Amino acid sequence: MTSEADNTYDVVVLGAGSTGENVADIVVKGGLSAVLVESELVGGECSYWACMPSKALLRGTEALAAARAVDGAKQAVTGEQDVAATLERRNSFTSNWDDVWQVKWVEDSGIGLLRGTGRLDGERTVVVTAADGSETRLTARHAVAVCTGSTAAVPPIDGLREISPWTPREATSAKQVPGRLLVVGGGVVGCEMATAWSALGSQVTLIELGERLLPALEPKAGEAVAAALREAGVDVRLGVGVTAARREGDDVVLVTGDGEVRGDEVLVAVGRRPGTAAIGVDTVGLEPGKYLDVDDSLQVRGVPWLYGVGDVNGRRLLTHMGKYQARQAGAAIVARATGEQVSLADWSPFVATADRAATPSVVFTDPQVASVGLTTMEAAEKGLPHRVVDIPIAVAGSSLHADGYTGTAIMVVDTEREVLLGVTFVGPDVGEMLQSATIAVVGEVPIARLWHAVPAYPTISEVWLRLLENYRG
Ligand SMILES: Cc1cc2nc3c(=O)[nH]c(=O)nc-3n(C[C@H](O)[C@H](O)[C@H](O)COP(=O)(O)OP(=O)(O)OC[C@H]3O[C@@H](n4cnc5c(N)ncnc54)[C@H](O)[C@@H]3O)c2cc1C
Ligand SMILES: NC(=O)c1ccc[n+]([C@@H]2O[C@H](COP(=O)([O-])OP(=O)(O)OC[C@H]3O[C@@H](n4cnc5c(N)ncnc54)[C@H](O)[C@@H]3O)[C@@H](O)[C@H]2O)c1
Repeated sequence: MTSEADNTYDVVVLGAGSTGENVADIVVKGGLSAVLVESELVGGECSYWACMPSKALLRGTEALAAARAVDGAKQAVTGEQDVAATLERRNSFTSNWDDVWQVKWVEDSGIGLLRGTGRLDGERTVVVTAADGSETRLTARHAVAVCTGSTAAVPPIDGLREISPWTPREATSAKQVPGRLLVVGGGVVGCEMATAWSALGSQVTLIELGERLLPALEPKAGEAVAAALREAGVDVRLGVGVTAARREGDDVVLVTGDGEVRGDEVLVAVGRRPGTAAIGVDTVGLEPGKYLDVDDSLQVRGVPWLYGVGDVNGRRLLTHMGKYQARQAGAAIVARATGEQVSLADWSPFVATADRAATPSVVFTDPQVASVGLTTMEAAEKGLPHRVVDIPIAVAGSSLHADGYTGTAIMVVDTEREVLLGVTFVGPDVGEMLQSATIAVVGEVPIARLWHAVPAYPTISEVWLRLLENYRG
């Protein structure tokens, strides 16, 4: 531990996930001292139980699908995916759940690290209980940044907790492929994990309460993913609730509105809970178990020395958005510590405006879903004057990319300002096209100027030209 003699630091960061690490890094680079408090692995959910292992599980399947979609290349694919090698590659991306490299990075960055479970204990104070029960009291001169993330939600279904279901942690770290996997929840985790484990040999049943998969995204995204999962042999059940769960011998049994289903494991992927239940927020007048209510500089409303950054504020539950918030909050903490003015105006260096206006995300299903900004539904809900262009991705670049390439491009345009509100691409490998859309949305590039952003031929990006032509009519 890099320490200050009296355990007083400029900034105390509670939780060393990807968000906390970035807050600490920014404030230290800004000339302040900082300590990270971590109860599990330095690096948090993304490195060990979320983004990295899940994408590593999916990548082999994607690569094989890409080769199989090109005549001439597909003839070279004569075998099946090596499951053991895939799991081993996944293990290497989590460093075998060892945080030694991230700890080294923390130390090399001049950030203090204290292992243990932290909780707030009144103004600018964090008490850390180590594994041996000893307590350390930390004081922050300027700010405490709470970056304790989120945990998997388990709905109050009769018997569900008792059967010890998989959460996303077990689904991303499993050492064996379950024969039959039941997945409850057809959101991002449910769709990605159904894709991954089905490709690795599980017989998967995916149960979604709503009428479509990926309900927060454009309807065509969920429809395309459901069709592809069914094509891959997944039993996709929509509009189905689970009322009870039990074990019978080696089987898990779910009682649903659509009859009983049996499996070897059940993954519950129905969303997240904020990491605020047991961190002493009540000692500073806040309610435990709720997302932290923050302003755009990530400062907790009513508690000026307290910041809530990353999943814990519920704004956008994505690694890259947590890290973006960390950069903005870190800049605001440094500025306030040095008496500089902090502008809360949209797009200032101290605020996370993109949380509201331009959040990019990629769902790594087959097809991928890449989206940024507002969906059609969100533009309508906000009452914004808008027009939607919704076209197939069918350009020279896409037909070269893969035989029989199918996909969709959707663009939501603000008709008053003639700028993009949001863009969604659905199709193989569209994730790598997303940054172009993100730049257009963040930059509020006028449609008239976008005409000059000529897509190279022959790439899938040519669909941009088709979108603009369609808009102009
Ligand atoms: C299966 C899955 C796949 C995902 N894939 C992606 C993806 O591909 N791309 C993407 O952008 N996002 C993805 N996400 C979301 C992403 O994982 C989260 O948004 C991100 O990890 C949040 O980072 P965080 O630092 O805010 O929180 P966390 O990573 O949860 O870190 C919080 C840290 O705080 C620590 N902590 C908590 N309480 C205490 C305490 N009292 N004392 C000390 N330490 C404490 C925890 O141990 C943890 O290390 C995925 C999520 C899941 C579940
Ligand atoms: N590729 C990525 O960027 C990525 C990958 C995974 C997770 N994430 C992040 O993690 C967050 C959490 O993911 P998630 O999938 O747990 O939550 P989610 O909110 O994306 O989806 C939860 C799904 O569960 C359904 N549901 C709720 N209760 C149910 C019930 N009782 N029975 C059946 N279905 C039920 C909901 O209708 C919804 O479709 C995501 O919102 C995303 O921000 C991102």
